[in-house]
Amino acid sequence: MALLARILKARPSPAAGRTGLLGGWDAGQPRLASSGLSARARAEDKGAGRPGASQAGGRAEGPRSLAAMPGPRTLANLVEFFGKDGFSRIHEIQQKHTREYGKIFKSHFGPQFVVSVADRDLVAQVLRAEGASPQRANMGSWQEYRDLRGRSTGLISAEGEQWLKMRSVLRQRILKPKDVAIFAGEINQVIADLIKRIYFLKSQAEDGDTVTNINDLFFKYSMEGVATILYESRLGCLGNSIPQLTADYIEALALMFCTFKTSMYAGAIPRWLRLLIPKPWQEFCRSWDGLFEFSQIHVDNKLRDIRCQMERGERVRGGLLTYLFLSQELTLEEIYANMTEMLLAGVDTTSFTLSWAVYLLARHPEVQQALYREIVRNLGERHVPTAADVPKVPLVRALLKETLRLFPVLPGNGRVTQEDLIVGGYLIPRGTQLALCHYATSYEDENFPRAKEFRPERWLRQGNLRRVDNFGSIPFGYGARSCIGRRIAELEIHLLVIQLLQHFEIKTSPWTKTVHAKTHGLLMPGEPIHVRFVNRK
Ligand code: HEM
Repeated sequence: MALLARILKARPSPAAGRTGLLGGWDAGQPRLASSGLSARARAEDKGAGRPGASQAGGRAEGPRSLAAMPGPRTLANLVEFFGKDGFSRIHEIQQKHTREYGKIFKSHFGPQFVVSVADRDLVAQVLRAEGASPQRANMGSWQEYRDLRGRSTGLISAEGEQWLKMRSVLRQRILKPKDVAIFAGEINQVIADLIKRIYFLKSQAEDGDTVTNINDLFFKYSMEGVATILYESRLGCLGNSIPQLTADYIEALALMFCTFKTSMYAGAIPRWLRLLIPKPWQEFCRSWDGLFEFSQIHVDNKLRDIRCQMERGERVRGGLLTYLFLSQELTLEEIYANMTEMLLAGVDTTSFTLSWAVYLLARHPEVQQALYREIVRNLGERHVPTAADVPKVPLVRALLKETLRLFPVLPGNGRVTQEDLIVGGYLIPRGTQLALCHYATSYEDENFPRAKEFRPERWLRQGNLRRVDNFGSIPFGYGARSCIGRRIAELEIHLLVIQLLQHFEIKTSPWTKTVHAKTHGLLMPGEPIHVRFVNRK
């Protein structure tokens, strides 16, 4: 292996600017290195051929400096993002820049400096070499909000020891498939409500089948599903009227994403300028207030229930939240923060993926038919699946992988280098923000033959061959800092797809348009998707 060399130790950590929900490729405010130089200045200052650096990509003359790295000009980039609304096309710009500048290139966003890596093997090398507590992005504005309100960081925003502690507590309960299998019963109850809701919506439709805006339907399902696991209680999202508290939360969540751009500007705007341009920062704080408040109410409700049970001398049993209370490994503030950040991370991600999966099934009846046949053959027409049933229908898993390859919710992920690295022949100084361009690598034919085509079967194991792994598509990230909710999301999606197909044949309707992806914080369907759910019997 070894495109990657560890060179210098124990240097102060500068970091690039604030980034999006989980890092990646946004504009923001740089943190200055203790040297007083920005990561960009430090990065470009460093000359080629640092003594002791190991060779990258077999080049004999030693690593090149970042000054030699190609990339779009700062002004062109600013015009692209701020003038031409590039923030809603981050995925396309990733591909465009990869075509124009190659698989590793640099970009400047004003003071911020980002090195983008759009090569499957280089991404693999960066991620495989990372240390015990990787840093995804500079979460400066998230931290600032938490300091302002006396709140704790959660798993997304925490770093170093604090992150390690919380990760090691949470990973014991939700990281492995067997840990989350116990939630299948609760998820199936939410699915039963969703299916009821679909029958209701169909009954309201002119043609008796079309459900308009499945995006909204799956948003409610995902919110109900993940909250059932996190708070051990139901929210009522799938009823005819949504409880006010939940409606308020949805508004705060929408604000977080709708004001995504402005909240990015909030990070990009120096503090002193907030007096003149206060709105972005105010909205950023307002949406966090709403998200924290919602979580706190649900956490407190559960805590009250548990106290009552204890007072009555009953044995307390429960899920994740109960475990967190009883084990006392996290403080109450840390529990609030983690519940808030996990809910934030677990709703839109799952719901966008479901919308795309159902859209793709409607557009590809032959795939849907194969999937349905496999379900009926291996599970039956009406058997309510458990987690143990999922491996019996490998095409369902393949569908999810292929959906996330074509529409990775996070089109790019991020890492801040914790050591000087040599990547693709360039010396990348410690503290540089890397953007790992999953969207671009997912659409490379050399990584996935006929990459533009929807072909779930590409993910099936052939005979005894080993697992089909591919760093070209890692929608849940990789390694110590990978998505901790992955198994929850998979369970919610696998169980739902099986039951949807047991009940309905999903078809396009005259209203089903070609839907394009748009990056709005996350990669999402650019418009509402309408499909027909035709009863199987
Ligand atoms: C289809 C659904 C989902 C996708 C595609 C997704 C994707 C991701 C990605 C790409 C990351 C960054 C990983 C990395 O940096 O290597 C991440 C992190 C994270 N995700 Fe997910 N996610 C999904 C669902 C969920 C759910 C349901 C939850 C919570 C129940 C969740 C909670 C988190 C958290 C807390 C982190 C931060 C982990 C850390 O920094 O230690 N995600 N997710």
